[in-house]
Amino acid sequence: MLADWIELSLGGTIPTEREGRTTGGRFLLHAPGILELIPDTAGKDAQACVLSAGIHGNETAPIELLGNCLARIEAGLLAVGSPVLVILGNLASIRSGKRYVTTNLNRLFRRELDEEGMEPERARELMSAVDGFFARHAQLPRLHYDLHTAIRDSRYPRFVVEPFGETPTLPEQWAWLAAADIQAVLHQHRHSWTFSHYSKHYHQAQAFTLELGRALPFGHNDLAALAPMGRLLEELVAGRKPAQAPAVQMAFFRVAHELMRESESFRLCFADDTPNFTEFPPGTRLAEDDKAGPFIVGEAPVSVVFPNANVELGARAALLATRTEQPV
Ligand SMILES: O=C(O)CCC(=O)N[C@@H](CCC(=O)O)C(=O)O
Ligand SMILES: [Zn+2]
Repeated sequence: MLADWIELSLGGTIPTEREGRTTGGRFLLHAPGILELIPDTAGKDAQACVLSAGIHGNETAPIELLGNCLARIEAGLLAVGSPVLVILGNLASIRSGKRYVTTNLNRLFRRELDEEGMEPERARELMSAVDGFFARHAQLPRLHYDLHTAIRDSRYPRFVVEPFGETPTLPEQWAWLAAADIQAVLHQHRHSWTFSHYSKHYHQAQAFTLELGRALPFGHNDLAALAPMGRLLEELVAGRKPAQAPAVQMAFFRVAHELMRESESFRLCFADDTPNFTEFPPGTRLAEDDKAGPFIVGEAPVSVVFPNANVELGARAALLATRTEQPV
């Protein structure tokens, strides 16, 4: 069943087996696209792990990566040693290969959410699934990796966004991420109501949004480049201590400013295919908006991340980051 779970979930089939045995433990299907793995005996380094993918429907590599992991469990090659909540975020948008159907799911993870519609309903379902999971495994350290891919190329093809929050990131996280071949870290400067921020803010989890290359359709992803990340996910599932590498091999950035789309007229003044982390010198005009006016780079150069002029009105159109020497 585990090996077919993603296909069944995307096909809209509700599996007849809602729970069952698997290598090292058992599985439970909580709801469409929400699967829990429970070890018979937790490993020495077990953590309560939330591994999510497909929060944006066109970001398929992380779904394939999780699919490989589940297939290895089913084949008896990997034993479950940590409780793991596996989540396929936006099933309807994965089916249609679109980032979202009506609104960006990854801006809706807050408890006071009052919006209605498919994505807000799904955000509520996912928040409640995460709340229940962390409550059931309250004795273990908490971790959430929300796996994504980016719209455009990047000077650092694999990077993580560290959500803003009170809970400090443990040094071991940097060492694990470096060993998983993550090349850069972007520290958020304020609350962002993303899925990883939810787990950090409300559950004090170690949590990140991971950007694992460029968004491509199913079957077109270079999973070889993600082999070290695949190993990290497997070590977490197995409840083993992950491999470590020096954090200094990653480049650290912090967000200095968010460009928001305030009117229909908003436009970015650089090419659409500009790679993430491209640096612009002081004085560069980066954006124009009839309501907000132009945005011109101030005294320090900035690196642009996630530029997208076509976001909803009032939404983030780019992050502007500056390099820091080490973790913020
Ligand atoms: O490539 C892009 O422009 C977007 C990629 C993406 O979906 N990124 C996440 C980052 C979430 C975060 O800030 O933690 C997003 O925009 O939701
Ligand atoms: Zn995404």
